Amino acid sequence: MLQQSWSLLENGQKEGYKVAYTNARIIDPESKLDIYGSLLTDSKVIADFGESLFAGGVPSSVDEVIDCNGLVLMPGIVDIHVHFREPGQEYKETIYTGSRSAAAGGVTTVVCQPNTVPPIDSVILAKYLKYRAFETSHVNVEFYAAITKSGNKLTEMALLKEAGAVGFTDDGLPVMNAHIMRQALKYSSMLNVPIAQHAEDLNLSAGGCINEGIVSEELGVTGIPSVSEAVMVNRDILLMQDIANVHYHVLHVSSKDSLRAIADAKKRGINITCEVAPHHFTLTENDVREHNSMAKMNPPLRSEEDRLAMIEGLRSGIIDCIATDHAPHDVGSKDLPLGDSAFGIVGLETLLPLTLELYYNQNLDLSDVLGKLTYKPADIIHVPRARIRKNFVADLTLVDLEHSWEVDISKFASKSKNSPFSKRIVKGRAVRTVVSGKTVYVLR
Ligand SMILES: NC(=O)N[C@@H](CC(=O)O)C(=O)O
Ligand SMILES: [Zn+2]
Ligand SMILES: [Zn+2]
Repeated sequence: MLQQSWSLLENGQKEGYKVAYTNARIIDPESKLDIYGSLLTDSKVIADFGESLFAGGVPSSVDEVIDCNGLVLMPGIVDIHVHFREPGQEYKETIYTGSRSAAAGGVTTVVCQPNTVPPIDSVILAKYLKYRAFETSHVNVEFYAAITKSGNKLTEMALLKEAGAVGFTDDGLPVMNAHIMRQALKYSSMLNVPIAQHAEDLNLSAGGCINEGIVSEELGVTGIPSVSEAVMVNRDILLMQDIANVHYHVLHVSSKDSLRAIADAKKRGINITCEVAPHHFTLTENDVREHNSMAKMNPPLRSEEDRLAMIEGLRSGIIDCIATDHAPHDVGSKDLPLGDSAFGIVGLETLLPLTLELYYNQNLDLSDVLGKLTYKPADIIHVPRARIRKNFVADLTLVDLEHSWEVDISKFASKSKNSPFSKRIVKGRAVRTVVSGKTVYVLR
């Protein structure tokens, strides 16, 4: 029986604590490095790669030796879209439990979305979040601050960036007001941070609960047309195209029409990036028949054509990265009729195996796929992480690519268990997660 263990980041690593990782298959997606070798770290990577590193044996000055035989040593996974529900909805998740879930998934950095209760729309709340993260997190916590205060007034974006915000979003809701979105795009371009849009025209999606299509017809529920996402993406591309230095990021892209607009904008040199969640390249609206509200999220699971477009978008690079949209909900909010249940599913502890299915089953290049989880998301939020390179912070994930396992939601570290992947047989798992040289999770 495999045992999981965690340790908090806050007491950090004894200064200068040296760890040698030996016999590893080291993959650094950005440099396309893929070799068998060793690594020496303290809080940073001290010496990298090559059999020769410890040819003469591991020096006595090393405090710990981790034999990585048969395992892949990759940069720590960066998930730029999680909801940790603190402050205000701690019964669904906290930074403590969410960061345990992240560590168990091999994730070393998360970006928290600001739709907490109250939302992160002021400096005092941003500071509170950073304080709670310092006290209770197992992994690096970054955060987006809100773009608006309840949709109709811009937040103090410059002060919020100074307080640590890596970008701005009203996720959970779109910024419907085009004038406010245009202002936000202008300010963010001056602050050199992304605006991340939950792209949805609420006039088109009003009252919908799953994708408008054959299943919504069959179940007799109101649908969310995929055009509600693409209309907003197209509007925002028009708003941003004449703003210098702007960076607009599409959260949880789900429809082929959105991808077509994004591809065209990229071709025109517009600085638009996008992410896709694992459920949108793994499942479709048909899975709602079996999983009901466990397969309900916003944007909803779309058609097979949309799902295949997500896979091709990842293969072509139109989709920049993968992010979970980890959206924990308590049983009381989820175990309701489809129309009444909350939108959202957890994702941190299934992120890696579902992403690896792209390598195992869809023939995507392993290094490319791991890049969508590491340096690509890190670059979107401008944090200098997710490389295995000398002097880079030692955020590392050790992966057993051959480990087949059945998803058991009762074993999730997340406080919530709302996942449609329960009992799915998957392959690939994080067996050790390291943040700034300190092991925060081990699976033995
Ligand atoms: N994705 C979801 O279905 N729900 C998210 C909000 C969001 O990401 O839009 C949540 O906060 O629960
Ligand atoms: Zn959203
Ligand atoms: Zn979200």
